[in-house]
This record gives sequence, structure tokens and C-alpha cells, in this order.
Amino acid sequence: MKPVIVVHGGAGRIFKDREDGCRSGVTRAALKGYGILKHGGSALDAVEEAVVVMEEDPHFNAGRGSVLNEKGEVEMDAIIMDGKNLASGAVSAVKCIANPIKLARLVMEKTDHMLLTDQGASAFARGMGVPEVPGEKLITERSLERWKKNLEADSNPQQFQKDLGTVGAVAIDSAGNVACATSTGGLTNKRVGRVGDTACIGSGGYADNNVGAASTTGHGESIMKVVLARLILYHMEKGKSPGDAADSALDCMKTRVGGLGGVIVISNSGDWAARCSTQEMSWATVKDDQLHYGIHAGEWHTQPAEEAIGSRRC
Ligand SMILES: COC(=O)C[C@H](N)C(=O)O
Repeated sequence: MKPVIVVHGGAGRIFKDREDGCRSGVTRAALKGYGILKHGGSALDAVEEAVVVMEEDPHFNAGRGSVLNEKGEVEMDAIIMDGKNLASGAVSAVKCIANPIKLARLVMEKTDHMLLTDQGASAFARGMGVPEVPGEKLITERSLERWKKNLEADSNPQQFQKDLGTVGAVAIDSAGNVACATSTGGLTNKRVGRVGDTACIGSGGYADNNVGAASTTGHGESIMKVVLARLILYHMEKGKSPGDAADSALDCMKTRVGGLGGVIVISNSGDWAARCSTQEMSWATVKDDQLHYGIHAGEWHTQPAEEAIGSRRC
């Protein structure tokens, strides 16, 4: 099987001042994940490392750069899933952790559980020797400004679009295994303890070698109502291509619950799609050693991966 990776840096509005940062972030993440796959690494390692790249990039709403809750704190959700055996690990409402996706992987591999939250997740992280970072280190000027401007919590399902993007990745490795990973700071001014779609299996992501894998972004409460990632895989099981399955599922979310969002999808034969019902979503993929990426509808850049690695720090 030829390895393929697809990443997203969140659906919503991406204004001019953020465009270059988002393009460069998603392409660096896709190239990092592809490098792992090309060296025989697993889809699981590739999606984890690709998400780590974006968690460390303040252009995205994950890790450093996460949006702030009603109290002005960072509370993050993340999930990872292995399509080989349907193993999955997630964390929700975690603070003071640089890479929630790594903690989600530890939940998957070192516990009998699938989701650890808040203080329990922190205690587990300490037990695993994951270093705590001061909460302020994860806060950027931009997230602080957004929080101050928006002190009143807004329940409008379109509101998330003004936030930076959640991040995610899906991949298939040379052994034919698929995996997904998603990580987010959630929604600005969310209630303390609000858990979004990202931590919920089937909503924030799903991976099954029998079908493929999906990672989602957008209005979390809407995504959870339609269990977006699993809905996409359901459509693929019924014979739809990744692109058609993504369109149908996003359409259902819009018509049934008025929610907008975006998804990346890969099939177990290596076909992929990146789709959104928002105006923009940053995405990138590497397949057959070619990097493709874009943000706006119809925007599509292609560059040989080797050349792209040379011109970026990956
Ligand atoms: C682009 O924004 C997001 O993806 C937010 C995330 N889905 C949440 O609701 O927690």
C-alpha cells in the first residue's frame, strides 16, 4: 500500500492575516507525517506527530494557541484511534499539557479506558511522567484578545468560525492500517468542563481498517448530534467515495441541526478528501510524493514533497 496522509488545521473563517501561517502549518504537519510513513512508520505514529506539529504552532486552536474558556483558561480535548483494532484513547478538559494528543495515545496504550478527563487526566499525565507546562505558556496574545472581546458566552452555532482551527490528521501506512487524530482547545468562552466533539469517539474522529478514517472540525455540539466521523464511514460502507461521503454527512449536519464544519477522510484504498461547509478550511495531503494544500474553495497548490521539505523546516 502506498502511504498517504491528510491533515486539517480547522474549518471556519481564515482571514488574510492568518492564511500564510495556516498554509505553512498544515504543510509542515503533512510532510512530517508523510516522512514517518515513507520510512515504514505506522499510520498511528504519523497522525500523532502531524498533530503535534500543529499543537506546537500558535496559528491553530490546539496546544499552544488554544482558545480560552469562560474563566480565561486553556482546556483541551484530543482523540486518537487505530483502525487496526479499533483501539482509541482520548482526553478532555485537560490543562497545562503541551501535547494533549500524546496523552490521548497514552490513555489508549497504557490504560483499559478510552477517555480520561480533567483532574483524572492530569493525575494520569503526572504518573506517566508527562511534564506540566504553566497554563500561561499555552496562552497567546490572540487568544487572550478574543476572550476579552467575547466575554459573553455565545451559543450561536456559527460563532466557532471566528476561532482558530482545531487540528487533525488521517493516514494510511504501507501495511494498509489507517488511523486518525484530532486535537482542539474547543470554543472561546465555553463553560468550564464543556467537552466537545473532539474527545468523543465517532464525532471528533473514527478509524477502521475495514473502511477508512475521518477527522472532523467545526461546531462541536452539531458534530456530536450527527456523530459526524462515523456517519462519513457509514456512507463509505454503503459505497460512497470519501468526497461524496463527506459531502453527504456535512449536508446532513447542516440541514438537520444547522451546524457547519469540515472533515478530512481517507479510504482503506488510499483515496482521500478534504471538505467543508464553512467558507474555509486549511488542509494538506501528501500522496505519491506530491504535496497538495489549500484553504479557500477551489484553491489547490501542488509541489513535489522533496522540494517542499527543502523550502520548509519540517
Ligand atoms: C474550528 O473549531 C472547532 O473545530 C471546535 C471543536 N470542534 C469544538 O467544538 O470543540
